Amino acid sequence: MKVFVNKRIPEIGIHMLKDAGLEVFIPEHENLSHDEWLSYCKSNDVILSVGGEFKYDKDFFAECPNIKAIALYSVGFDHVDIQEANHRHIPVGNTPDVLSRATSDVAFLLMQSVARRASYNFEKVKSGNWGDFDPLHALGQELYGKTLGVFGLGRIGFEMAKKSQKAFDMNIIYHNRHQNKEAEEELNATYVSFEELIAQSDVLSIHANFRLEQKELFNTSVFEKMKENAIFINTARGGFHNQKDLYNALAEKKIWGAGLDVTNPEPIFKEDPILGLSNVCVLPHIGSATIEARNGMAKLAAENLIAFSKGEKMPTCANPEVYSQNS
Ligand SMILES: NC(=O)C1=CN([C@@H]2O[C@H](COP(=O)(O)OP(=O)(O)OC[C@H]3O[C@@H](n4cnc5c(N)ncnc54)[C@H](O)[C@@H]3O)[C@@H](O)[C@H]2O)C=CC1
Ligand SMILES: O=C(O)C(=O)CO
Repeated sequence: MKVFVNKRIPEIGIHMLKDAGLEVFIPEHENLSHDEWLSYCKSNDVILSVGGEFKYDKDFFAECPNIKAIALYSVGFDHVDIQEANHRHIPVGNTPDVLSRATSDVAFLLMQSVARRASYNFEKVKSGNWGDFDPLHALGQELYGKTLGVFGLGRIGFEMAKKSQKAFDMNIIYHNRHQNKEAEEELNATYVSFEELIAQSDVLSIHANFRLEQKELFNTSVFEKMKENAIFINTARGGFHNQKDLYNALAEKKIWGAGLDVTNPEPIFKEDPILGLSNVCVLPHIGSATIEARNGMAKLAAENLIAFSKGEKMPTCANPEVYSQNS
C-alpha cells in the first residue's frame, strides 16, 4: 500500500509505516502547490495528511477516487467533508488525547500572559523602555477565584479547566453540545447557556471542534456582552472569531485582552492591526508543538494507516460510523 505523507513528521511514524511493509512517499520539498499536492494524492493509495491547508471536499474525492483512507496528523477534522468520506466509505483517522495536555497548556499560558500583560511588558524591555518603577503602570489582573468559561468542554477544554482550577481555584462554567458529567463531578463545573457563558466569564476559552456553521460565532454581538475585565482565549480554530470585531473590542477596551493560538487567516497577515495592540498575545498555532505530543500524533497516524492496511478499524477515527454502514 502506497502512503503519501505531505510533510515531514517525527521519524517514529515513518519507521512504523515502513516496518509494517507500507511504501512511504514524502516529497523532496514541503510547501506544495495545490496541483503538486493533488498529483501526489492521485498516485498513492492513502494519505497521512499534515496541516489544514488542503481541503478534503467533494471535489477532492471526485478527483481522487483512488484514495481509500486518510490519517490526519491532527485531532481537528474541519478540513474534511466527513459526509462525503462516509458516502465513499473512507475512514478518516485523527490524533485525539496525545495533544490534549500540550494544547491546554498553551491556552493556560495565553490566559496568564494576557492577564499579566506579558507581551506588552516584554516588548517594552526589547525596545529599551524598561522604565522606572511605577506603582500604577501596566498593571495586570489576578485570576484567583475568577470564573473560567469553556466553550466546548471536551478533551482539551477539560484539561484547561482542570489546571485553571488547580492553579487559581477558578470557578468553571461551560457550554457544550452535550453535558460533561465528568467535568461536573470532578471540577464542579456548571453547564450554562451560551448567553450566560458570555456574560459570566472572566476568562472565555474556546475549545470546541469547528464547523462552518459556527463561523465567526464570536463577534461584536458577543464581545459587547462580555465583562470589561474579560479575557478571550482561542486555541481551537480561527474561524470561531471575527478578527476585525475582536480588534475593535480590544482597541475600544470593551474586553481586557485576547490570547490567540489560531487566527484568520493562518498565517496571520503581519499588517493585521490586532498585532499592534498592547492587550493581545498571538502565537502561531503551536498548541500541539511539543516533542511528546508530535511524537504521539505520528504514532497514532501510523497506527491508523497500519490498521487500515490490515483491514482493521482505525484505533482513533474521526468518522467511526463509516464502519457500521452497509457496504
Ligand atoms: N491550537 C492547536 O494547535 C490545536 C487546536 N485544536 C482544536 O481543538 C479542538 C478540540 O479538540 P478536542 O478537545 O480534542 O475535541 P473534543 O471533541 O474532545 O471536544 C470538543 C468539544 O466541543 C463541543 N462542541 C462542539 N461544537 C460545539 C458547539 N457548537 N457548542 C458547544 N459545544 C460544542 C463538543 O461537544 C466537545 O465536547 C479541535 O477540534 C481543534 O480544532 C486541537 C489540537 C491542537
Ligand atoms: O490537532 C489539531 O487539530 C491542530 O490544530 C494541530 O495539532
